[in-house]
Amino acid sequence: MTFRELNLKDDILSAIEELGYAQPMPVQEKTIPFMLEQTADLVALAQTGTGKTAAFGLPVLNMIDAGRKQVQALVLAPTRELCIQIANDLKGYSKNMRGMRIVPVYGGEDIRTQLRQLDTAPQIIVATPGRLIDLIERGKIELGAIDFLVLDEADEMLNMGFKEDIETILERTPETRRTMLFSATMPKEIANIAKRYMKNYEEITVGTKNAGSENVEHIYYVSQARQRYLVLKRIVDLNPDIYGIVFCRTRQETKEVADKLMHDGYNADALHGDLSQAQRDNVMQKFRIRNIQLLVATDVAARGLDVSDLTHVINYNLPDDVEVYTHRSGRTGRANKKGIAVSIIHSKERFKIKDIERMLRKTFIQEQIPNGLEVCKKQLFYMIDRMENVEVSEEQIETYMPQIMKQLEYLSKEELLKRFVSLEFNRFLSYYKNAEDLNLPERSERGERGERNGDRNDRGSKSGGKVRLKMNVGEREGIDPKRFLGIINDVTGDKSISIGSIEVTNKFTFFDVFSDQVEKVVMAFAGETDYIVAEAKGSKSFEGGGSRKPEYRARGSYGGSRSGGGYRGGDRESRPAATAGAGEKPWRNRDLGDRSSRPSGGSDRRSSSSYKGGSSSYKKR
Ligand SMILES: Nc1ncnc2c1ncn2[C@@H]1O[C@H](COP(=O)(O)OP(=O)(O)OP(=O)(O)O)[C@@H](O)[C@H]1O
Repeated sequence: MTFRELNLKDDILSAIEELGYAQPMPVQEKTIPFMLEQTADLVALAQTGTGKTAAFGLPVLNMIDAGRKQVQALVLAPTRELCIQIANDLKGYSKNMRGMRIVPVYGGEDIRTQLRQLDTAPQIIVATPGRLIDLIERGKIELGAIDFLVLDEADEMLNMGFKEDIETILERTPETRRTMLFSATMPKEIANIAKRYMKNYEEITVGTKNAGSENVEHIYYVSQARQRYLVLKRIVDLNPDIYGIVFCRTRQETKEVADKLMHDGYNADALHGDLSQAQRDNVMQKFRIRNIQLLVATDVAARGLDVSDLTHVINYNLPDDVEVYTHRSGRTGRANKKGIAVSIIHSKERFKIKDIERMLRKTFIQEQIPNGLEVCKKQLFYMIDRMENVEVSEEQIETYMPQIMKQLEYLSKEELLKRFVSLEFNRFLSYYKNAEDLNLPERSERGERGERNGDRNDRGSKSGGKVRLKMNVGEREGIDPKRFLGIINDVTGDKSISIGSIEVTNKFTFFDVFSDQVEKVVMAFAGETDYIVAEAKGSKSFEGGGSRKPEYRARGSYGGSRSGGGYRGGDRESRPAATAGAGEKPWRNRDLGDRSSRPSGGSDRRSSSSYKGGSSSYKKR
């Protein structure tokens, strides 16, 4: 289907073509004809990042009369950031429509600026509820001629205590208006709003109700709660190209984590409600242009944000509500791109992962927290990668070349490389030299699960209808969850087998299988000589293979190394003091990621194996 077939006006079609929208996304395909052809209200539910803004924006723009200087459509959204984002999107879609004016009004900004913009007689207002009421009471906004009312992220507006405000606003709009409600999740409150404020409404659901984005894979790390911050740093260091949001529960925690990250030299900043509007705008602006690599945010501040190409969403803490998890993880994997949602949990939170898995209908993969060596390797190859691809400004460097050549002529190529690499890499190595293992000790982890099931004799082997199995290969054979799932696939050839949480230790891989599928798995491996699978009995030694001893034959299927992304430069760690001379060579700092002038993203971001490589295919077997 094309946008043209949806009967949109030419000046809208030309604008979306310029924006690069080749064809409508599924929610748009359904809502646009409905809005243009029917008269009922609408509740539209679609996964995060699937184009809901255009799904209401395009038909509303299509139906508004740009020649009529009255407010004809009102979009309500919970936060200022979202208001600005939606207004900008609508301005983009209507940029070829003469006379169409869209004005965002939200709290925290000097009201006079907004009053001036309102003087331009907009047809569409995008507003946060509080400021809108203020402007209505001042007689600056009149909603009596509204034809369309859109409630975006309505559940969040309710969570934020805007219920009364919304009701006041609704009372100011005519009965004849058409109301549209858009959300990624359908909590009870949304259903209640729909019942209460909508007359005859159609519910359009794209995908599975309440499901998470198809494009996001979910992984989690288990550690002690007090080591959360160290785990976060490891994750970030393992993904030198990371560009993401770190979600915290409270403003205070958001500030603390952002401060620590900044102190440790990461390109991070905080976004939360205690900041002034100017500060929030500034942070968002820097984040959007990738001057900030990690945005540490509260749920409220980051709700609905559409920032392109985020690689990761990190849950520093798991949220209490599954819906909140959906909205958080949906900041990545948008507009058909892939993304990774990472959660840092402690062992008693495994049940929450199960709840979220059930609700999202997704399998989460448990990964081992990388050790210092893995991080160093990743960073090293990231740096090598960058070195290989860096653009050399021949003209600039030419002047110095004779002198450089002369000074270094006694060094072999190998020596030279070693020295250049060490220049930045030494700091990393020294930081991670004695880095502790942040994973929970294997025994205590499995022990806790066994105890929860009241199954002390068979600790860790069964968990809620699932059986814990064990395979005789682990990290030392180059196994990671992705390779492991590959082996399961190859050997069983049966996609109906679901694999639950996977733990790869040095020698073994532990994994959960539903009890009624255990036999299938064990039997499939019975004829294998390289892999032995048996029920995990809680002992570290391999017991399931009867008289067979595990055989660790190297096989092409699991040999090889984990290729690493790379090295961001000397600013990644809890920064050891800069090495002598760093300040004298600004080109080096810039190229390898100086804190103040980090080439984060933008021009310097290249696709790196770091986040795509390790895990992109874990989710689906
Ligand atoms: N037809 C299309 N083709 C390509 N990209 C599109 C299309 N429609 C929307 N997009 C882009 O997809 C991204 C996500 O859209 P949008 O922000 O509307 O998602 P959403 O469904 O409202 O997400 P959330 O529930 O998280 O708020 C935006 O960057 C938007 O520009």
